[in-house]
Amino acid sequence: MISRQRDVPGATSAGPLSRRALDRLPVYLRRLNALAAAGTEYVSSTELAAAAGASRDLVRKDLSALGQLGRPGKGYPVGVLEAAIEQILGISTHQPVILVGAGHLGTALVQYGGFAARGLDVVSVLDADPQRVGQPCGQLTIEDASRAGEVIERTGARLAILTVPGEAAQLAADDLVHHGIRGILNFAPVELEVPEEVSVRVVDVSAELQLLAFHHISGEAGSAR
Ligand SMILES: NC(=O)c1ccc[n+]([C@@H]2O[C@H](COP(=O)([O-])OP(=O)(O)OC[C@H]3O[C@@H](n4cnc5c(N)ncnc54)[C@H](O)[C@@H]3O)[C@@H](O)[C@H]2O)c1
Repeated sequence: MISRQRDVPGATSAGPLSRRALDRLPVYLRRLNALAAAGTEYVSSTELAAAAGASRDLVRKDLSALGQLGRPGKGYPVGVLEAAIEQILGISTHQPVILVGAGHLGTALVQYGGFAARGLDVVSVLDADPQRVGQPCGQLTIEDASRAGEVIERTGARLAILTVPGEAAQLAADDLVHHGIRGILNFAPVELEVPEEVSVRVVDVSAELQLLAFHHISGEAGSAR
């Protein structure tokens, strides 16, 4: 995923986590969730390193910022580590999220059931098209994007997913930021300009595919040599 993050690194009881370490936490957490579901009690740094595509030393360094959680000869207690990471990522307290742009992509995302397990609740979906306002979208009813301010005040959302066409994205983002949104997951193919205190992450599936194609082609070229 091509992503750009402008938020500050996390502070933990054991010290600050770098931005890159913060980026790895959700990957560790995904592995920990699977291990917990399978009833596994301890996990090694080697296993987490394999899941994250990182070195064992890096995993140990990342996790040392969460406190003295490792047990000699056993590894990390899965439940304890899960809880520590969830706390840092704010997953133990559910975060309301709004989605702006209830088209093909937006509708699919609203209907995705996996956000809640990550501590995220999509609480409102908005669109500018009067034909779409009032229509059902998953469990929600599409609200009028011109009333984003009221929706943000009502829901307390600070995070938004932006799935509007590129030409509408900057104005939509300006409006969201004006009304208190502080984190935007942007799918639109434009670079948003936002104030320093607002975090933007960009999702670009095409760029990811291009990268894969590049690696595939250069891999083939390398093996043909
Ligand atoms: N990043 C990726 O990998 C990726 C993949 C697919 C699509 N996209 C992008 O996601 C966006 C949505 O794609 P789609 O296929 O769902 O498009 P779509 O046309 O189906 O949906 C866009 C929706 O946004 C609404 N809209 C337009 N202006 C708005 C505004 N100011 N406020 C609120 N809603 C508004 C439209 O009424 C429409 O319902 C596009 O920008 C597209 O380029 C990105």
